[in-house]
Amino acid sequence: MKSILTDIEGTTSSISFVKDVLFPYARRALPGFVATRGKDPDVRRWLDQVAAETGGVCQDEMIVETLQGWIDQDRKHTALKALQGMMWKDGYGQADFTAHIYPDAVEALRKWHAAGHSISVYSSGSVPAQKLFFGHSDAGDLTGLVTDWFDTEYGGKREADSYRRIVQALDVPAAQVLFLSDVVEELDAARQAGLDTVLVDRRQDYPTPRTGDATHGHARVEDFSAITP
Ligand SMILES: CSCCC(=O)C(=O)COP(=O)(O)O
Ligand SMILES: [Mg+2]
Repeated sequence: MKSILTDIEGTTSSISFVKDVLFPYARRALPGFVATRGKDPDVRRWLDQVAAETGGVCQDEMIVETLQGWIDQDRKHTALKALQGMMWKDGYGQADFTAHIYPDAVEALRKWHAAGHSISVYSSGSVPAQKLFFGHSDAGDLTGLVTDWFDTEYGGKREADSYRRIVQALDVPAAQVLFLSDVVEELDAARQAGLDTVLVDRRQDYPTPRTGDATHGHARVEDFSAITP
């Protein structure tokens, strides 16, 4: 029985929701968030990490500007991702938005869960952000479908060792895990670690189909209905 490991942005959910709703929300919220929560140790530890890594950026205003720049560049930095998750908590809590999830993904995840497949998530978004995302999705609370959550604390998504660590945590043979992603470099890394892979190539997110050499030899589908784990 295959274990499913899925990416979020571009795979279960649209890239546009993340780029056009979540990221701008966090960008706008950052100055007020740092001003009001900056002394909270759970927040401070990440701000201090940003300051240390950017050498000389020590005033909170400068840290905010650095983080806003990282949002604009779509940096997958663990500190940024942790802070974004904390800010999105308010947005979900106030019902400012719900998280986009493709209906075909909801249907497949429900079907696979009912059939006994274990389902895990691996995203650059922090684990708390992933839980908020699935907990406040367009289709309601889907957290009950997911047994394990992995973020960049396990390593970058384009590094084979990250998948080796995840498989160890799942305690199943690598070949028993099916990784779903919209990014071929992530699939390459997962395949290198021995996982089975599927490229999710959605027209809404990628107007030009990625076929032939562009798939890097990974199985390719246009939505979850075509996946048979
Ligand atoms: C689950 S939080 C929102 C997504 C996010 O911040 C992100 O960077 C998405 O990266 P992914 O690895 O899911 O493509
Ligand atoms: Mg993705």
